[in-house]
Amino acid sequence: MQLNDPRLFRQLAYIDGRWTAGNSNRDEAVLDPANGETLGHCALLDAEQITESVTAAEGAFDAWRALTVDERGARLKAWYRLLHEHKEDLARIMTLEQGKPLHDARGEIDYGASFIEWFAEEARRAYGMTIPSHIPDAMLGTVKEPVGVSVMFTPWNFPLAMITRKAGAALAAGCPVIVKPANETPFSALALAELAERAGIPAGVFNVVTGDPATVSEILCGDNRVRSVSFTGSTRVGKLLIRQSAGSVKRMSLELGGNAPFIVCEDVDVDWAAREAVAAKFQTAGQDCLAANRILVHRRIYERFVERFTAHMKALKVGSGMMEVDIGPLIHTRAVGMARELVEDATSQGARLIHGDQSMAPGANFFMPTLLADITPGMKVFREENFSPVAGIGVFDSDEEVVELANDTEYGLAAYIYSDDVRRIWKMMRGLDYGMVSVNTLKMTGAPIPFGGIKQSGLGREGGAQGLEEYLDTKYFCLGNMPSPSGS
Ligand SMILES: NC(=O)c1ccc[n+]([C@@H]2O[C@H](COP(=O)([O-])OP(=O)(O)OC[C@H]3O[C@@H](n4cnc5c(N)ncnc54)[C@H](O)[C@@H]3O)[C@@H](O)[C@H]2O)c1
Ligand SMILES: N[C@@H](CC=O)C(=O)O
Repeated sequence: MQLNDPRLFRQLAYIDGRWTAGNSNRDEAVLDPANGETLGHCALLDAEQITESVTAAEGAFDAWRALTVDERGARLKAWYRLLHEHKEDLARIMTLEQGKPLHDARGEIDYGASFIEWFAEEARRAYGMTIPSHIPDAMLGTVKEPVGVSVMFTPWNFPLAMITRKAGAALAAGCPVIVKPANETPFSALALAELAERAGIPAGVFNVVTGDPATVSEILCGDNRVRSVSFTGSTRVGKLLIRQSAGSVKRMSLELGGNAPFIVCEDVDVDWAAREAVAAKFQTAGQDCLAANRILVHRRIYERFVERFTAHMKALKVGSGMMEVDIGPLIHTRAVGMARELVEDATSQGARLIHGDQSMAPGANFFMPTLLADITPGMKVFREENFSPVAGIGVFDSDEEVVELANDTEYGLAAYIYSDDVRRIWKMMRGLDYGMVSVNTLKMTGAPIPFGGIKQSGLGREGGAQGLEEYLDTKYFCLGNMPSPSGS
């Protein structure tokens, strides 16, 4: 891999400050999704090595938590600056392993770095409280304590920001971290470890383990010393991690699948809303938990919306993320098969295939942007998180009907409303069973906001003051026999 700083391309795991090969040199190839070529290899650690990462993190905990919040913050800010200094290399690594266009990868480095800086600051406000006492001559209150060794399983669609959103909070709170990146995209995580070391984050505090996901999760979730598990990925795997962690009752933070409705009311500028919907649908080639999964449009503007949506999506350029494109490859060929299935299922049930000629795809992992109109709740494209560049548009007649349609899913991550009517917006926003509702804008995320879902989209929040709380325990204290001139 051609980088300005070749030491950022690491192929070994990082445990206790040491670059670690798999025992017997076991490893696995990592492929460039744009062309199927091998980019490098990552170590397949065995059970003993994965357990060593917990021992290392546990060993580093006391010294890390004992630092002042400013001392931890100084190291985190050095890490943040290094991410910016090496942005071009990090973006190149990300595009090569994930496939997203280089300009999107650069955006993710900025986004990912912002969590580190933000939590370095926010940890200063991890306040406890005093409580007016109901017990004579007692002093009551709370202090915050770091939860302890924190494990993070992160996905391939955002190989860097999903790590920093979790690890920034945990490290700032005083917790040591073990990251298990997706096997498809380990190199961004390992580059982060290289930069963490340069930033002065001590050995054992930030570890990256690589290996078979099922083995790693079984060991880490089953280890009593691990006190918190955070995961971003599918609801199926999230449920598995809950089951694996139940025996030791760990803190769980889960950012799982979504099935985002994108509601377009009849009072908006149709062309603008269609442009926004195209951007909301095709970000990260549709492989995004915030992607507009079901675009629901009022009947009065429906046909015009479909026409404008088609016009805007036709302008999207598809190709290798290293070129000037809007949409890169999907992560693997299996994902292409899943996209094809969605289209077949919907058209067999009466959806109109408006656009999407797969003979134009520039490679085996590419799927051309596709539009299905007239989607209905019985279709997979309506019910499942589709994670592909297949857009589905359906029609509605009233505000009540669209809220009911939008809520008819086990998911509850993000929803979009496009309307000019403030009362209608307020009523819909309150009625939507989602953790996040974005009104007349696509841009809703960022370090200061509580990102997360309800129902089967997850548990807990990432980012914001709430994101720090995920890594803090509240300890109540009662100091008895403390006479004072005031009663409580
Ligand atoms: N919410 C998100 O950001 C997000 C990210 C990635 C994938 N997904 C979901 O995953 C679906 C398709 O992706 P996939 O085929 O890679 O899905 P998957 O469920 O097989 O895997 C998702 C991720 O979980 C990891 N994983 C798998 N088994 C694991 C285990 N036992 N322990 C720990 N981690 C494990 C994988 O390494 C991968 O990174 C999508 O439809 C989407 O719902 C969601
Ligand atoms: N797009 C999300 C990540 C989920 O896929 C984000 O903005 O954080």
